[in-house]
Amino acid sequence: MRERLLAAERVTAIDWRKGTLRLLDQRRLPLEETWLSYDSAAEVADAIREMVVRGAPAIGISAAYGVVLGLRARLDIGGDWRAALEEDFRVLAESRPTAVNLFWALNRMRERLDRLKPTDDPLQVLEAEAIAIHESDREANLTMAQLGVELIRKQHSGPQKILTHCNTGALATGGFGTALGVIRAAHLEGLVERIYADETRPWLQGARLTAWELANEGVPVTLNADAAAAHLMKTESITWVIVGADRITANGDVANKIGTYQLAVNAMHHGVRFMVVAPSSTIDMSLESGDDIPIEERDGRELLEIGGKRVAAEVEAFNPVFDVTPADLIDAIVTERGVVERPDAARMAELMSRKRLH
Ligand SMILES: CSC[C@@H](O)[C@@H](O)C(=O)COP(=O)(O)O
Repeated sequence: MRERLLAAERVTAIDWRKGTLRLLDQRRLPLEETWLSYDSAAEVADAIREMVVRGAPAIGISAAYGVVLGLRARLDIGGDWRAALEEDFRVLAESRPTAVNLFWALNRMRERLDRLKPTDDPLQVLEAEAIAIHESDREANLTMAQLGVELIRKQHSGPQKILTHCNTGALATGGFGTALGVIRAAHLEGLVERIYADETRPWLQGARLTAWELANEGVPVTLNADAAAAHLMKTESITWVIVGADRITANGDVANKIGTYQLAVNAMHHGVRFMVVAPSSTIDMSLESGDDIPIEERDGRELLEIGGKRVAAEVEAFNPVFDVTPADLIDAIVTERGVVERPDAARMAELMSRKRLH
């Protein structure tokens, strides 16, 4: 299946070439395909904050390249470049709080920096580390896609109706996706009758990005309002909800795009299976439960306005952009280390003791 999956890979959102970082501006998709170039860590941090690039793994990969850009600038200036680089780590770490992949990638870059030998070329070594982070995410996507398909096959043989939320595809990762990677692979294996894509208010990642990625590849996809999900589960014989994650804690709780929690509650009520797909860079074993995850709250104007124009009454808005699904509502967490069914603390610890499967 690996070869067929690789052949189906088309979209990419992060392009590192000859020391230049280019990001596909996801705020403009699908109407415009605009690539923006970045020269500094601070610019990359802004791109993450402003959602030019989004999706947990893509944020981590971009931050790693951000460190490389920062290092190059600090080396050019000379002096105590290591101390100066701390500012770049700080600015990148403050770009968005919830997706742990950001901090995971920054830690990996820092650890590599700490292991430099006096004879090493720092720029060459850190660039190689950022590329390795990017490449390993791509590999993880391939492994998870295969494991996710096996999981669907264990329950169902023919084409299924599957619901997904937000965007977890090529635009959100270094490969072709986490949840959307499983969905793509399931389509190639004849296991998809139709994908229902939640529009995902207020940034419309489902309407703009997921629908675009799937339609481009000929996967049958129908867009629905977020509020239609329970009705769809009741009336359309949906068998799976498949979503990604921004942070998974030691007990198996999952932070993901706002609206995921209500999908899990509804899935449980309707007997629909609930699969979370995420690389182990999304797992934060330092946090005991989802209660400890910092949930990003964005500007209320994202709800009060549409296209920069006020549409809401003169009230204040509450705009948390992630929520936490408790582990006991989750049937399976699929990672590149393997699958955990009915996650709990012991099973998560056992998963993290396994090696990556690629
Ligand atoms: C493979 S992406 C997994 C998650 O990052 C995704 O589901 C999500 O919530 C993205 O949120 P976003 O605010 O668009 O960065």
